[in-house]
Amino acid sequence: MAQQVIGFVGAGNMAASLVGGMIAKGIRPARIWMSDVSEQRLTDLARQHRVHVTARNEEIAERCDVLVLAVKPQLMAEVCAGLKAQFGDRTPLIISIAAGVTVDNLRSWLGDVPVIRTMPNTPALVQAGATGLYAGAGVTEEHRQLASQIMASVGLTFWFEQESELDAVTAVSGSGPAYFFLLMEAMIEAGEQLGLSSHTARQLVLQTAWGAAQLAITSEQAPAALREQVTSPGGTTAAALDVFEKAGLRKLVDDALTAARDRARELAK
Ligand SMILES: NC(=O)C1=CN([C@@H]2O[C@H](COP(=O)(O)OP(=O)(O)OC[C@H]3O[C@@H](n4cnc5c(N)ncnc54)[C@H](O)[C@@H]3O)[C@@H](O)[C@H]2O)C=CC1
Ligand SMILES: O=C(O)[C@@H]1CCC=N1
Repeated sequence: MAQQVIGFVGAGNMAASLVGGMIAKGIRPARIWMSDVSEQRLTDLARQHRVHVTARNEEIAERCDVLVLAVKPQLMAEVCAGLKAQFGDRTPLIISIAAGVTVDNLRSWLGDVPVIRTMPNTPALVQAGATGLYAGAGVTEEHRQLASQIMASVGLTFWFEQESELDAVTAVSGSGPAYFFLLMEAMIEAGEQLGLSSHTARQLVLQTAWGAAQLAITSEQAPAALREQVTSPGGTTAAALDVFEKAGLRKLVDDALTAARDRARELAK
């Protein structure tokens, strides 16, 4: 990744997950800048990761070769206006991680700069992220490699040819960790209701989630086959799965992901 200086505009949850993962992977903190409106947030991140911080987004635009835009989609237009003024003759690579915000949106706010739209997820913090990427106009092979290297340092990367596919990626893997966390929460609560201590319920649920994911990733068999191997005919798993199926879990999941995809589309407007 040569020695490009990488700046994050917006130092919230997702930016911090990316930076934590990048540093753990060996990218020098001295090459990373972060800006935010929250001084406290910046102080905490500087202490934790030893990165450079600034309360001025403009400083990121002045200093960095790659700008990772990591503010909320609703703030992006305003933030981009402030950045554009600092570019001068330079054309830094822009990597957006914002849900819904399109390459056309970004180029209308930033001018004729190379833009790569991405959708990472918070497991980036532990190098177990999944990131979808889409290259807009003016993006060179070198830019693609740079974005790939940044995102690959925190997990798997997937390039897409159609920008609209990133809205589906947002619904599946961008928001996806929250769905699994919700299921973990519900299983821990149910375990407590069944008489387990809260500590034990939590440990059992987390180890089971981790074990199931590891098994599914390393096995050549599909999740459906792995599920069947747990399910003895007339047994306990069948009793539980019957409750899920009768309550329409599959349709619920389909509806939920469609709602996330539709929300991503709305955010572009
Ligand atoms: N949280 C997640 O799991 C994921 C989030 N994203 C995207 O990442 C972006 C950020 O989301 P989160 O990190 O979840 O939000 P967040 O609210 O944790 O972070 C946003 C940060 O931007 C800062 N900020 C607000 N106004 C600013 C300004 N004018 N200049 C600089 N910084 C400013 C806030 O103080 C905050 O620290 C969003 O666009 C979201 O769509 C993408 C993938 C996953
Ligand atoms: O909830 C959101 O809008 C962001 C995008 C994907 C995950 N978090």
